[in-house]
Amino acid sequence: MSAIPTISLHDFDARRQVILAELMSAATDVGFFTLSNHGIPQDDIAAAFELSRTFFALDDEVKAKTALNGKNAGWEKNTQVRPSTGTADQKESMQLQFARMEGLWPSDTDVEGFQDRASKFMHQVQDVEGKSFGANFWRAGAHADFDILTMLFQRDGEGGLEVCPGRVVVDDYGMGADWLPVEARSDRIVCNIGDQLMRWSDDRLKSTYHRVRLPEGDEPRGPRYSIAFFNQARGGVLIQGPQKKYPAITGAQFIADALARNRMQSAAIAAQARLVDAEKVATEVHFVPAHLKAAA
Ligand SMILES: O=C(O)CCC(=O)C(=O)O
Ligand SMILES: [Fe+2]
Repeated sequence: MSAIPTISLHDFDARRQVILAELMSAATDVGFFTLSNHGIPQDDIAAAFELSRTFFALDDEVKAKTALNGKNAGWEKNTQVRPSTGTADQKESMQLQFARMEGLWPSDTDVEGFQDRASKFMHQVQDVEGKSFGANFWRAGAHADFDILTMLFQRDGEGGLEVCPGRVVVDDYGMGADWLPVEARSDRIVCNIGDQLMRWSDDRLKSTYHRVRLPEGDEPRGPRYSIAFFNQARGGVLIQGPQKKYPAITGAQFIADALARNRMQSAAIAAQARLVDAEKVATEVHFVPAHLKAAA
């Protein structure tokens, strides 16, 4: 395989069967694909990136008012440790959800209309569905996503996302040697199958390892923004494939197990690499900031 397939959603109603066949083929062979003609206006995507830029430009103390709450919502910076590196990703993120966001929306004083603007874009997506660092630093270290389907928006030319096809079973940590670049284009939505859907399909649909590398050679050293929409199974839903290859598991238990496995693997690899601070970092990945501890 030499490229990530692109699937066009134009004339959706008339082409439903063709699109379905293309999606099945991409999801079983590669686990990654990009969507073109997806119907979200380019201006709305640009507006979402502008909102993102406005938020991340705030001082860390301001962003920390809505810090990660231990439930996958809120702001974090340099805290995500991947089992493949044992070192914190060099990035910050703002994780938004449709529910359970009490106290986690930036205020209108800090970013005018943040909640309305972000929610509008989340619904639109739902409607479709620096510096020189050492060798062990990644914008995002190699990992597979825990969810059903991830939909990722990138900006033109802000590359570095790479995919490694070839995972065999959902609990297999093996990675191949060949990494395929995913072109950074603002008019495409990058989609990848996550672990929940891999398990739900008895490993037929592939959740693949992917990573974001730092700029190399002559590539621009500026910031890279991306917006990821993680579709997870509802907490109470039972996940089991038609062939019953794996026992049934609830969506919530699947995520809890995946997070626990991630922490164990991160700590193990960090110990192995003798990165003295990394184990400490690994145990603090899902930190609860002091000001939210009382409420948690
Ligand atoms: O930064 C990116 O574009 C990808 C991040 C990613 O793979 C993730 O957060 O799961
Ligand atoms: Fe990911």
